[in-house]
Amino acid sequence: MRLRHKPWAADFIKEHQDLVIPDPFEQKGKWQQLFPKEQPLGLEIGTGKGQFIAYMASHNPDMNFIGIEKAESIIVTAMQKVMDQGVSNALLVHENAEDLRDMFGKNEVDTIYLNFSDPWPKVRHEKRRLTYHKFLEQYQDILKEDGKLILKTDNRSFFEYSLVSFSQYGMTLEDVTLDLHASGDESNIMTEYEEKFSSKGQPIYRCIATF
Ligand SMILES: C[S@@+](CC[C@H](N)C(=O)[O-])C[C@H]1O[C@@H](n2cnc3c(N)ncnc32)[C@H](O)[C@@H]1O
Repeated sequence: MRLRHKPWAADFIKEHQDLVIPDPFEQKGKWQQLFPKEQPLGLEIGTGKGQFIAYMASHNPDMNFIGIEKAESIIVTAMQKVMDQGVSNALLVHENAEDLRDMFGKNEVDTIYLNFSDPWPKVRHEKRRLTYHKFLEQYQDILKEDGKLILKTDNRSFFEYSLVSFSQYGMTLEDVTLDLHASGDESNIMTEYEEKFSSKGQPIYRCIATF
């Protein structure tokens, strides 16, 4: 994603500490206290400009959502999208998701969403892929026993790599689709990247997996 410097972004984030949680590591094990209601928690890693989390929150008022985004100039757009939806069941975190166990307690999360994660195609960057086995260990710890990991991507190589990584880790692939938009799933909420790639005619791959 192209990063445009936004000199106002740091102040904007600081002014909205009710939305972008300033001390996310302090919230480990008690995220639910920050929401009006305790209800299943969805976590999106690499939220980007926030279309997915904003719409998921407005379409699923019986869930809470947290979006993590490391880029300052991008998270501000996600903030605006969440504010435009007027929802109170979505929060954002401005951090690099390295070890999620520092931020979330055991079994604290119900669903993890990996939407169009950076594919890191070079073999020497494998460890950075969000479906590398070291990340799967973290997801397993913070997810509830029946928690789901939902991956969507346009990148066939990254998708294949991820399916192999899930299988080698011993995960169960509950649903695999090679063309999500042709599958008739009307509950699907599109992300910015999903709109961009599907408008070019590219198929969207999705896998729902459990540990
Ligand atoms: C390719 S974009 C996809 C954005 C969005 N999910 C979508 O589908 O439109 C990936 C995003 O993930 C963010 N990102 C990548 N690795 C991250 C990490 N370790 N922690 C937090 N954000 C990350 C990037 O800054 C970027 O905004």
